[in-house]
Amino acid sequence: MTIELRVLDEADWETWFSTVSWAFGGAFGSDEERALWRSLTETERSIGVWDGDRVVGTAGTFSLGLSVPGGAVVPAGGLTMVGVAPTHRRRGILRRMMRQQLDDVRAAGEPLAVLTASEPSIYGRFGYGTATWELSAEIETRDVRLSAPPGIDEVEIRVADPADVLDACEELYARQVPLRPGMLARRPGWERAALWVAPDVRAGAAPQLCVLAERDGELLGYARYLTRPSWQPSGPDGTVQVRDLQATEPAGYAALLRYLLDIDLMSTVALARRPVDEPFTQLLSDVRRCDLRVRDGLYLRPVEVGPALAARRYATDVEVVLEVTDAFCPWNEGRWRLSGGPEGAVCERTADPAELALTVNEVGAAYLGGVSLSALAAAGRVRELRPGALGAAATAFGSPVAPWLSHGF
Ligand SMILES: CC(=O)SCCNC(=O)CCNC(=O)[C@H](O)C(C)(C)COP(=O)(O)OP(=O)(O)OC[C@H]1O[C@@H](n2cnc3c(N)ncnc32)[C@H](O)[C@@H]1OP(=O)(O)O
Repeated sequence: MTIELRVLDEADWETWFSTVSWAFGGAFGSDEERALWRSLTETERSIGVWDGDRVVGTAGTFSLGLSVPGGAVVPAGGLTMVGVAPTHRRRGILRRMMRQQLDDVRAAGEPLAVLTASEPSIYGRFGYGTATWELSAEIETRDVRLSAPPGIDEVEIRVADPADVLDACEELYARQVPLRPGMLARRPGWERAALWVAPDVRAGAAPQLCVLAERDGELLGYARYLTRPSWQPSGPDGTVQVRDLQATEPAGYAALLRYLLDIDLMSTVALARRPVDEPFTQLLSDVRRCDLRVRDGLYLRPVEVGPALAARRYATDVEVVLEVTDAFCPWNEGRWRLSGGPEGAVCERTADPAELALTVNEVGAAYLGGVSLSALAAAGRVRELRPGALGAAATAFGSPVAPWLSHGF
């Protein structure tokens, strides 16, 4: 039996995707979903692992642009559709695909690799760190009050078919990308993924709608949502499921939230995958009625440590020598001098004594400014070798807004 790893041929896509679906327990079954993923797959960046005429391993890479602190959009290889056939697990197929994929990302000149994980325990061994965290909430609407910020009553609310207002929403989304690290610049075609609602989410719900917040014809924000009615002996108990929410200013945000909280016959507003600094936590009278939960979001791996650290900006001036360990991509190993600040950064190899020691996983976790180097040090994952180096670097790496991956891939 020969296991062979090959670049995906367009003609093999259906067979290849059947293995993706199988590996994910039969998900992605509908024709509509297959068509969506087919249109987005970059076949020349996708890997199929073959055992004879069967595809037993799959991995794709998307050519993404990731917003980083300071507002630059940095090329990033987005790992996706990773699967190994249940018949072929735990024989090193994933490891082989990860080797190939990270070499490909490096050859493409992308300093970063990113992914969202089906299970958090898989990707640390390949150098990924958890770079963003996300909030979910189930707001019990009858038990909370909204503090309306000034200007909310000048905002007009309009509800539309999401497809009819897509261009305006995409334009607003694009303006948000440089303002928040972790957001993805949407490439052509990805707006279809933004509108996509999986069949299991659609079941029992009304069609997705888009609510727009406008003032004098200017779009201030939008939310896409579904309503899921439910009738209980005690009365109506429906849920509003918010799929996306973007706003450029507080009055627009609060007007959207007020609309969503006030929909008749609904008692819960459910939000998932939101930034951890989402404004509703500051606007509602009782956060304990919101069932807040935090979980891991985007995993990030610096593929080229020097260019990656030079691509972002820093909250304060920083001058630090990092000693980086990287078993899976050894070209990153060694000492790097980072000289950075709010205007830009340089990161080059140095023979100077190290001031902080960490693995590439910690560089990835801290990269977007959402995980503090101090918190990593408290967990024993960063070592301070020069007193004072940790506090200064932790402040410089921080981001004033929480990094957030706004949609999956
Ligand atoms: C970015 C994404 O697409 S995330 C989606 C990932 N895919 C899935 O979850 C689909 C279901 N699962 C699978 O298809 C497979 O089990 C995979 C892809 C997770 C693993 O594939 P395998 O070929 O079995 O992994 P492989 O044998 O190369 O193992 C590599 C290492 O990862 C570890 N590992 C593999 N799967 C898991 C897991 N689910 N949880 C924790 N560790 C794991 C192995 O123990 C091994 O560890 P080692 O480095 O200490 O030896």
